[in-house]
Amino acid sequence: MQADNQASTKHIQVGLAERSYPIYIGQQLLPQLAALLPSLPQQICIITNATVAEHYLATVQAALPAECTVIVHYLEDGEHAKSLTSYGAVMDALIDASFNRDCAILALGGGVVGDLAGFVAATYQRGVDFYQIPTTLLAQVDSSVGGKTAINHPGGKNLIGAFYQPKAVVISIDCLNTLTPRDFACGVAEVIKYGIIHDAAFFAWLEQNQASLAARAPAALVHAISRACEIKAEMVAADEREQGVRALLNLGHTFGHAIEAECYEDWRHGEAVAAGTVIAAHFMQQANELSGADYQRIEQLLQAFELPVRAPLLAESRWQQRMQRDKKVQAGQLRLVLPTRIGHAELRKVSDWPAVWAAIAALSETSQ
Ligand SMILES: NC(=O)c1ccc[n+]([C@@H]2O[C@H](COP(=O)([O-])OP(=O)(O)OC[C@H]3O[C@@H](n4cnc5c(N)ncnc54)[C@H](O)[C@@H]3O)[C@@H](O)[C@H]2O)c1
Ligand SMILES: O=C(O)C(=O)C[C@@H](O)[C@H](O)[C@H](O)COP(=O)(O)O
Ligand SMILES: [Zn+2]
Repeated sequence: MQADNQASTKHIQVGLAERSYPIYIGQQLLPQLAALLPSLPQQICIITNATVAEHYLATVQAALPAECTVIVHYLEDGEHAKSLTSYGAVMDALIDASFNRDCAILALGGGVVGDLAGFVAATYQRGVDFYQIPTTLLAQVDSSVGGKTAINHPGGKNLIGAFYQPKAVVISIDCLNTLTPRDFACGVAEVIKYGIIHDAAFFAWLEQNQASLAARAPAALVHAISRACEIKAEMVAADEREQGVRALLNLGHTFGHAIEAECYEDWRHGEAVAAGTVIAAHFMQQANELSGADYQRIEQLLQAFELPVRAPLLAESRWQQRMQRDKKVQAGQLRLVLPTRIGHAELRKVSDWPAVWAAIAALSETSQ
């Protein structure tokens, strides 16, 4: 991972040998797409949704080289769009348009658009070029980087997918001006995650700069997004296919994905991750492996951004069934990402279900 702060546009490189790629972070980058992405092919499919298109599609289309053939495919807005049905519809559109193997898929939107578009790119004609233009904070700090592409199955989150890296990621922070407060907070949940698992100084910076980040001040945004992308780039470069350190990026997700799968559309991903993170922290505090002070700081920082710190009330059997579908489960055994202090977390095998259930129950909505 290298960072270049000399120009006003930051450039972080995800180091994956011949598949290395740049992340560009700055202001008003959409009009500069052609210069930032000089290798765009002749056939381009933009995957987006109506909410995002209303604000940004015309700028992106105007920025693409005039000689390109551009088709636009609209997904429905919402987590339900990460489905086999939507995936099939994009495939139909690409085939109907006679797009070849040298086409490119351009994801313009949040994590839903990016995850599905990436899976389309990974599988259309066994793989075509893919570019990420993330427009939510969550997508800018997490989902657009690292190549986890996926769609959901009624059985659970992200159960169908592939590791498939983009050719480049273009993060234009002005896109965040139109994001709702709720979706902005969802991105902050994943930003806080990086502080907990890897960088105590970054966590402290977030505590100290809550107000400017919540106000979406450009300098605070650039710092938070850049640091998040640097940490993610480093972990992905070290462990692209999640055999080791990359699993730490899953803090709170075993709980969070269970919440999302049970309550699709009511809970956003970032909200479920926030509640799941607090459960993981509580589990460790109860085991005397995380200090009460650190637990309080984690809960308070999430609350400061108006993120939920209590899980919905679900039956124990629903939790157990959903958590058993987590992709980190090995030989039927749960593996959870657990913080031992702010700045450090570990992936642990956990066989003591009653202790896990006690943490969930203590932090479910009725116990507030
Ligand atoms: N691949 C990964 O590594 C990874 C990482 C984290 C999350 N995810 C996935 O990402 C998804 C969540 O992503 P998300 O939080 O971006 O949700 P999302 O894509 O549903 O976007 C949230 C909402 O914001 C709208 N929106 C997007 N950009 C906007 C803008 N600039 N202005 C106004 N509205 C805008 C969307 O239309 C949507 O209504 C989940 O499916 C999650 O599993 C993947
Ligand atoms: O990039 C990763 O690795 C992550 O785990 C990032 C997570 O924030 C993200 O939600 C990811 O999609 C979860 O992956 P999954 O393997 O648990 O489905
Ligand atoms: Zn996530």
